[in-house]
Amino acid sequence: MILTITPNPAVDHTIHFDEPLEPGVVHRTDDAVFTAGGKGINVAKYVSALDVEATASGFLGGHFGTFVRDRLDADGVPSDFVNIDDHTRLNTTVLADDGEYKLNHNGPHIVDSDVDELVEAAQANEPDTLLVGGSLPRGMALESVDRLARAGDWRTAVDMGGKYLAELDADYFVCKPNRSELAEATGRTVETNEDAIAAAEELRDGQFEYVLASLGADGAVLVTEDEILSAPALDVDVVDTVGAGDAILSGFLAALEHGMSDSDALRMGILTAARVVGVAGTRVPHLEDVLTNETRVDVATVRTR
Ligand SMILES: O=P(O)(O)OC[C@@]1(O)O[C@H](CO)[C@@H](O)[C@@H]1O
Repeated sequence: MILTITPNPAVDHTIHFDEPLEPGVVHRTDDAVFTAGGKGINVAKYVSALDVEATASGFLGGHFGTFVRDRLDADGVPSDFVNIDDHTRLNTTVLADDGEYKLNHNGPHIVDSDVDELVEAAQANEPDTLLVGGSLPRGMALESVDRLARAGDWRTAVDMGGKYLAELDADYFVCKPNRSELAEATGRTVETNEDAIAAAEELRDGQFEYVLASLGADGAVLVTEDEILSAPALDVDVVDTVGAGDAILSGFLAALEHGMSDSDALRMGILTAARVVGVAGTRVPHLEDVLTNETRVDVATVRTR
């Protein structure tokens, strides 16, 4: 079972305009979607749709917290959140003619006893894999992530900003940086795929068993102890890219839970992301056939290590 921890969940509000945004203009539309979001919550939703048992945890408070909990219940995703006094945030994605704008609030304040409760909740769930995903709310120190990683007999995946990845201290199963997070975590310039591979290798050799780097339109790279694999992105119609990184990680984790190989896990990540970018916001697309999908993804061995 995968327990996902989202320290800073959000209601994801995705709103679409058929015109460019202009300052001083009131833009109006009927096209708005609200979903339960935050990186760990998205992974719980996507892996559940990929037939893997998952529970979503983290901190929730206020009306938006209630919305997130209710939406997960309605979608049949089990949850076990710690209630906090402050309010869960609302993050907005504006899809306009001139591009995709992502507006994230920093989120609530939490206190030390909230973290203690979260660690207890993780222990009570006894997962085999724990995933900590997304930013930290104010008042939660990075050491709390190491504490969660060390609090039980599970493997821990992290999907966090590059600065966080560089400072983590425990040993981790997998991290999923994007291009800018790789650069931030290693202090390297990451422009080409070769740069990304070099940075991912450096990061892996620090403390991660796998580094799964999501490279947007260039697909993804997986660095393991023995080899470096790469896979291109699929050529699909993109509604928005929100949740694409969470989807790559979800496909990867779900495949490993199903006993698949590293190469098939990378392929599943690419397939899942190709579906998620085709729906607005962090809605769960149709994923049932991804496990058996015949769609070709050319996973290549870049080299052995
Ligand atoms: O502010 P964070 O925690 O870094 O990211 C939060 C977030 O942007 O990430 C998800 C997509 O990956 C969204 O569901 C959510 O709004």
